[in-house]
Amino acid sequence: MSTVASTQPAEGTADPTRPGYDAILLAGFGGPEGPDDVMPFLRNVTRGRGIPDERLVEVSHHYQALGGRSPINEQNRALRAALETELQRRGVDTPVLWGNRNWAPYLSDVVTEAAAAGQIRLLGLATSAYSSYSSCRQYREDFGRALADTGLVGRVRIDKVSPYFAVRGFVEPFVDDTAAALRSAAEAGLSPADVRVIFTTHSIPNTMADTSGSASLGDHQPGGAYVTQHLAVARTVLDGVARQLPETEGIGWQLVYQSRSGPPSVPWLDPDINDVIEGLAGEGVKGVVVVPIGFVSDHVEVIWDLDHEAAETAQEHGLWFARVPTPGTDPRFVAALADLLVRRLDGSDPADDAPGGRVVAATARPDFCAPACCVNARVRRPTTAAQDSAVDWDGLDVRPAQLVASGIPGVAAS
Ligand SMILES: CC1=C(CCC(=O)O)c2cc3nc(cc4[nH]c(cc5[nH]c(cc1n2)c(C)c5CCC(=O)O)c(CCC(=O)O)c4C)C(CCC(=O)O)=C3C
Ligand SMILES: [Fe+2]
Repeated sequence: MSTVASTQPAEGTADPTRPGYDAILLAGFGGPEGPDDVMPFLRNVTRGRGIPDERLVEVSHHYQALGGRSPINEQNRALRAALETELQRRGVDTPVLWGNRNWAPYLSDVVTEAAAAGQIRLLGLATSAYSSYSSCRQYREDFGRALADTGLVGRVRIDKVSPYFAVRGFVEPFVDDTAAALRSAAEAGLSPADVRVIFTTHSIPNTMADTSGSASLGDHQPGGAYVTQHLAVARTVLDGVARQLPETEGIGWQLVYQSRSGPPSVPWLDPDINDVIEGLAGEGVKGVVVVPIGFVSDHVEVIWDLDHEAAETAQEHGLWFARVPTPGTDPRFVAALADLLVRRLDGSDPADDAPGGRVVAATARPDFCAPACCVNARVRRPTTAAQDSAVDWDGLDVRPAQLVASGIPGVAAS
């Protein structure tokens, strides 16, 4: 008896709904790699979003001033490699792929290549830690589009790791680096009473904030899950800092917003970081520590809007200024993401004191987003990885059997 070698997949291996994953899909924002990429990139980002042209021209100057490129792709390449290394260290050989929403390598291309290589069960991980249309559902729409545009509906499944703002490995780097910034302030002669801690995140339209998260999880108060989650992270960071530096207990702080881009007639979350810095100078505050809890890497929104603009505002008003780094590839952050991935790969839960253990008191997010989570107020687009994703495919030329075969939840029994 001899076994005949075969190139055919084993019985059933072409079924993307089998438990388990063939690859992790790190989903990034994307950014331009050279001056000629800047305008096409900005058009990709804002397509159909009602952002005025003047704003695009203004933002293009930020990118051009930085050499026409964003560091974000390099940062995501580094995160991809670090995640794969960390998984291998744990004996997990699942590969980590990387694709972007708004620039090459595009998710659609990466998913096409993956499917050709037999990777048909993908676990998505967004470079965005919070709940809102922009920071969660839009990534699920990009997964849906990657299936729809490539004809892979029914042949590939893409799930998604839930927003991870609450895990220890995301929060701890901010704690240590905020404490370090407050120590520098003290060395510069500033007492905690002279300093304000300013937590900053991306502004989004008020309506987007109010509908962030899910009504069924109790998220829909004004500001929604987006604001609630950021406030909870800010408080957790302050508690951690006060444990290291007891003299900072009760230090003045607030949550502010940056990078607003809609027309002035549309209300977005405020106050703006620059207005706040100016106001604090008027109140006699002497220094600010800016903590960008809304972001996972030091990309253009961080290095331009904070290290250039906000720093300049502080300087103009004579304020001492420090900007804390984002987690980037901090080993604690990478370990936390690996914990969350492994939890989905083998069902194990990270211990409370593990990097991926929860430290922030806020509503836990389900693995599959709750019905109508972080709705798209403008149009219905196909999504994956929500309990009711199937309704997002209504009106598209896709048979329910294909949705079932792609593991898209919420297909009504007929
Ligand atoms: C919540 C949120 C995050 C955090 C979550 C996440 O990371 O996903 C984020 C991240 C980022 N935003 C980025 C860049 C841009 N965002 C824009 C526009 C917008 N962002 C929005 C929200 C968010 N954005 C919104 C509601 C708009 C209006 C248009 C729309 O409704 O969609 C525009 C258009 C021009 C302008 O600024 O007006 C640009 C260029 C980059 C890349 C930086 C780099 O290249 O290094 C990153 C990581
Ligand atoms: Fe943005």
